[in-house]
Amino acid sequence: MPKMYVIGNWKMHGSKITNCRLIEGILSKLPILTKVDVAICPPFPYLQQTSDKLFRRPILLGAQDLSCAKEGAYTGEVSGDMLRDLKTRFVLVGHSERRAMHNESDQVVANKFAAALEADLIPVLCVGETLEQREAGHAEQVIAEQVSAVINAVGVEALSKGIIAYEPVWAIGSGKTATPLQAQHIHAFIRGLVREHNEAIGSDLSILYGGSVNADNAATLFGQPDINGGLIGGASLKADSFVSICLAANM
Ligand SMILES: O=C[C@H](O)COP(=O)(O)O
Repeated sequence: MPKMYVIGNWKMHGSKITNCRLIEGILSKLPILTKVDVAICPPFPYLQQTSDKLFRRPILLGAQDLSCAKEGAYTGEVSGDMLRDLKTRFVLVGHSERRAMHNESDQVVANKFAAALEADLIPVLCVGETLEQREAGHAEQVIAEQVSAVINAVGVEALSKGIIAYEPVWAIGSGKTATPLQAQHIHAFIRGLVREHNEAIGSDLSILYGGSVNADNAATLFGQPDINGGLIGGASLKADSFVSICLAANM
């Protein structure tokens, strides 16, 4: 049975003062959840602050990216070992904003997935199609290529140590959430693809949905059989909405 997760991706938002308020707000409102693991991914400069504030609290720490390399002359890069050093547990790889703005190819994303596992982090592999690709009828093909690149690079056993997040690019930050049926269709497609490699791994893999999830639509999305929680952007920046989404995943 796939595990449920709610992961907040703060993207490039926050400051020491606002992070402090947000984390304290979430911690004060979030009850102990039995069915879902919750994590937040602040920007790199605030990982230490967030790590300190989450120490022995029921929210895990994530990061938004990592380097393919382990160590060396890579100016501006952050390694998986450095993230682990700060008690990070999850790391996003292949978010569409990085694929688009930093030209991250499927191969680079696969290398980052491998680097995350090597550092004992849980990679959250983000996949999803653009509106143009969807309208051209290529959504499944694009997603199959993104998932297969990782399976080909690391193997399906290694994929099972991570999480997949389906984020249709057209739904990110747009307020246009995929309908529960649209999301479920792609989630079932991804699960089927992984099942072709290994039935048990496909059945157990957690597949999160991301793209304009909010307190109002979370429960319906998470109620779909192949949606195992969410990767939350804008709604993770407000304690009330983030906590409501976590509660919806715990139902
Ligand atoms: O990583 C999070 C996703 O990009 C979703 O962002 P959003 O909830 O603001 O649409």
